[in-house]
Amino acid sequence: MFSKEGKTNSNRKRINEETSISKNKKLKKKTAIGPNSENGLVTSNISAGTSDAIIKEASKKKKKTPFNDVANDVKRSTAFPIPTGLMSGKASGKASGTASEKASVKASGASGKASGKTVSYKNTTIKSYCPSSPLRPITKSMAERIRLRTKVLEYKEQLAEVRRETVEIKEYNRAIESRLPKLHDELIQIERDYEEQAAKYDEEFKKLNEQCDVINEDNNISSENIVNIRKDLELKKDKIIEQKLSYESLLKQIQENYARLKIEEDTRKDLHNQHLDLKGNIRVMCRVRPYTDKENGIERANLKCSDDKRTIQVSTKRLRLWQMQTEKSTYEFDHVFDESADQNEIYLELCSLVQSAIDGYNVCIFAYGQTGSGKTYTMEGEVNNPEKKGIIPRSIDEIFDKIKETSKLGWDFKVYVQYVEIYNETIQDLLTDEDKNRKKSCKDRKKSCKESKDLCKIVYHEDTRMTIIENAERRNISKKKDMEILICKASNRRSKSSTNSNSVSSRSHGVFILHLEGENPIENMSSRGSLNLIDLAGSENIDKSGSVGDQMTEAQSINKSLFYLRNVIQQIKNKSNHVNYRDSVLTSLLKYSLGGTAKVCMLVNVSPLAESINETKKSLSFGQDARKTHVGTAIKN
Ligand SMILES: Nc1ncnc2c1ncn2[C@@H]1O[C@H](COP(=O)(O)OP(=O)(O)OP(=O)(O)O)[C@@H](O)[C@H]1O
Repeated sequence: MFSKEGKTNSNRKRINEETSISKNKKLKKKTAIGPNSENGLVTSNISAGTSDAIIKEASKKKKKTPFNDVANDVKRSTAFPIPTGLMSGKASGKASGTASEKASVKASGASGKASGKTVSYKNTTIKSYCPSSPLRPITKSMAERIRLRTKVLEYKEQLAEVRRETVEIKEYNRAIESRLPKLHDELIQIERDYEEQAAKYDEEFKKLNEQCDVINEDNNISSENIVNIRKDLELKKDKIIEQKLSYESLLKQIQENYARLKIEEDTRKDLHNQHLDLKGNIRVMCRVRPYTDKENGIERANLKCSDDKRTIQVSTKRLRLWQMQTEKSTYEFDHVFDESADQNEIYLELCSLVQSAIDGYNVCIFAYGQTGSGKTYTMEGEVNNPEKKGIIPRSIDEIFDKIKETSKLGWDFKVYVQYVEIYNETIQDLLTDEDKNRKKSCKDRKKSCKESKDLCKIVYHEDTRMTIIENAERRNISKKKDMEILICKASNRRSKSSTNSNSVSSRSHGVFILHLEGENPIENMSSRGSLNLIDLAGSENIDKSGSVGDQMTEAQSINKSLFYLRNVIQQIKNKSNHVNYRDSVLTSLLKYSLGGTAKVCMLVNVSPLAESINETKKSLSFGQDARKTHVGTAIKN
């Protein structure tokens, strides 16, 4: 922004400055050529010729100036020739020489030999000679005339200078005057612009003021709101702190209750196990496998697990007397795991049995169920996936951990492993790298097994009540990792094929045996325990599965061995005088596990599909029966 007055003033200033600069220039000029005489004598460098010209000019114009008379006098006085020594020695009589020379007005003769009369004028001594006659000294009046003449010349020159200056000033004034209208117009335009801008700014300022008022008002409202919100927040914060405190105390109570419950639950389990041990019954648990991705859209069976996880109810619809009726059957087990149960949950229920094997018992855990019901998943799972690994790898982990712990108490354990499959009533070693017994054709396999001298045989050790398979590798493993590698290899060697019910169906019973032999020289004690983990082949409805050829033979063999297993269990349950263990390889292998002093646990796996409901019911019914079977009180080896 600028002020109107300021602009006008600046213009004026500019003009004044220009004027003063020009004046100064002129003054300087004037000073340079002005009189500079010490004694009132002329100190000018204007030549005598120039002064003559000026005089001529003045007389031409015939203007009477104050200096005219004097000039005439001078003219008159200079009518006679001026000696060359006085006037720079030129015959024309023109005045020359420096101002200082003139100031001293030294008159000298042509020869310089004759000395004239000395004239003093204002402290200046002039040796004067008469101009007409060099030998005649200058008179006082002549000297005075010369001085006057010089002065007149000076005045004339000054006058001419003043005139020139006057002309210049006039020209300058004219120039300024000619610029004045333009400057005036500019000034008017500037004034106009200024007014316009000022009006605009006024308006904007007004608007901004209005906006400021609105913002101020808003701010007042917002700050009020903020204060209220803060108050609210403070209240809420207090409430939250209160609630937090009460939650914390509640949480503490819950944790205490949970810890108490856990102790009670553990005690209950221990008591239950002791009770079962004393009773000598087979422990039976049931697991319902979840739906797999491939089964989306397939009808579900109506299976309901009780809250106490002890029973499972199966509801089916049947047409009776022209009416659809719902039949409900309930089966009781030691524990029921619904679809949501994960691998860890299952293992936790069984880990006490693994501990028993370390403690010197023969333990047998086997998975029973129709094909595709989740037996292999339960027993093996995904060996290298910590969350999905099954009972076999978890047991191995625990056994090696426990062995490490007991070593601190002086125990030294050796772990021997055998892994075989019972395929079509023959035992195949899964640990051996030799493939001599593993033939593709079912018939060839049977034949080669019978012919082989290295046929795996079951040998009973009466003293330790242990079963050992002869001609099958028995490896001593000392590292967890080695065991995992072994299981993976063995699992891949198992006979598998794709059926209607399972894309990877085990066509054999897989038997994993761990012999745990411990010595404690400090306490002079020893322990012999075994852990038999069996993944039975699945019972199969041959009509439904559509198995033919080798698969049908396998299914028949599997069903037959499962039938003998059920038979043996029935005989034990009925306390028959004779139990037909030798009817099948499977029952022969399980002799000491089922009919003796072992701790036995059967896991009944069932499918969640409605199409498998009849097999599910059969499995559940067999499991329930087996639970009532008294196999004898377990004895520590
Ligand atoms: N608890 C589970 N969680 C997730 N998937 C499961 C579970 N149980 C079983 N499955 C899946 O169901 C399918 C069948 O399971 P699995 O092979 O273990 O059955 P099986 O009873 O061993 O069958 P078969 O007797 O034919 O060998 C597999 O794809 C398996 O991964």
